[in-house]
Amino acid sequence: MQDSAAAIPSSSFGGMQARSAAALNETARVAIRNLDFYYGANRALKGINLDLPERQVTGMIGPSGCGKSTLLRVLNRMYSLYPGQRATGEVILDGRNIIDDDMDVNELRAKIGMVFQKPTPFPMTIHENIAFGVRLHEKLSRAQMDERVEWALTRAAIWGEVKDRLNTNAMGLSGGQQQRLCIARTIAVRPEVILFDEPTSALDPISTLKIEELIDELKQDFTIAIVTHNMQQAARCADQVAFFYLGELIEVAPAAQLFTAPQQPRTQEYITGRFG
Ligand SMILES: Nc1ncnc2c1ncn2[C@@H]1O[C@H](COP(=O)(O)OP(=O)(O)OP(=O)(O)O)[C@@H](O)[C@H]1O
Repeated sequence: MQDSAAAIPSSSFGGMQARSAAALNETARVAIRNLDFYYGANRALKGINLDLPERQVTGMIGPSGCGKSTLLRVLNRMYSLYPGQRATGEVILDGRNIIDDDMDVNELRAKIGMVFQKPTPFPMTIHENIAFGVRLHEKLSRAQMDERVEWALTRAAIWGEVKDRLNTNAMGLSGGQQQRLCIARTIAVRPEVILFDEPTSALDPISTLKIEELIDELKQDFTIAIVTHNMQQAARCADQVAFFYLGELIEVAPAAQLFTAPQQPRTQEYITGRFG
């Protein structure tokens, strides 16, 4: 069931308390221009133009099937594995169009990390869960790796809970801890951008709150996009919110504006629960 934005108190706009609307015009870390995406003949994204402002959280909302997850899959080139799926247009990161064929996908994934809906730790130790991905991109000494592991787990607000059991299997952690471990794993390679695809939908309210607080912390260092079905979560976490419908970006605005004074009738209908 969709929750209605009408129920969101104005004090809930977490992202906007920290940053003014004007600040949203800061540098775009990722600039998406005229992006189309096709699953075979099905055009799932239509002419998307959207900036992900540096060190801010962009919330992506919209009814099921509107293309939110597809957009995240484009941003880290997940679709490249599937013949018949293709993107056209531009997604500019550090001056490069990342959907160009000659973009090195491994290099890209070190720059744009992804956290999935369901926590997906590897069936190995907590330490190895973090070290594994780092080793793919960097050669570190043992001491440097230990330092990196501690840094990532600390940034993901789970170090205190796991520091005495780094060599135990990560599958023994709770769901919420597993998700924070996955966030640590993503952070450990020091990406520029982190994509969250409904990161709390499998978690209880307390674990959800911890992840939301963590996202708020992480935006000091990373540019963040979060897909969520929970509009209150978007209001709490996001600086700007993008509303998608049937593969189109209908409206993007500072969170407080989008939820209280949307410019487009379809956004208004969606956030007041009249469809979706
Ligand atoms: N693997 C696929 N093959 C063909 N079509 C797909 C595939 N995955 C998604 N689609 C289609 O692309 C469109 C966008 O789907 P997408 O999963 O991006 O939506 P979404 O907004 O993330 O939905 P939800 O909120 O339910 O996760 C839908 O029409 C969907 O049916």
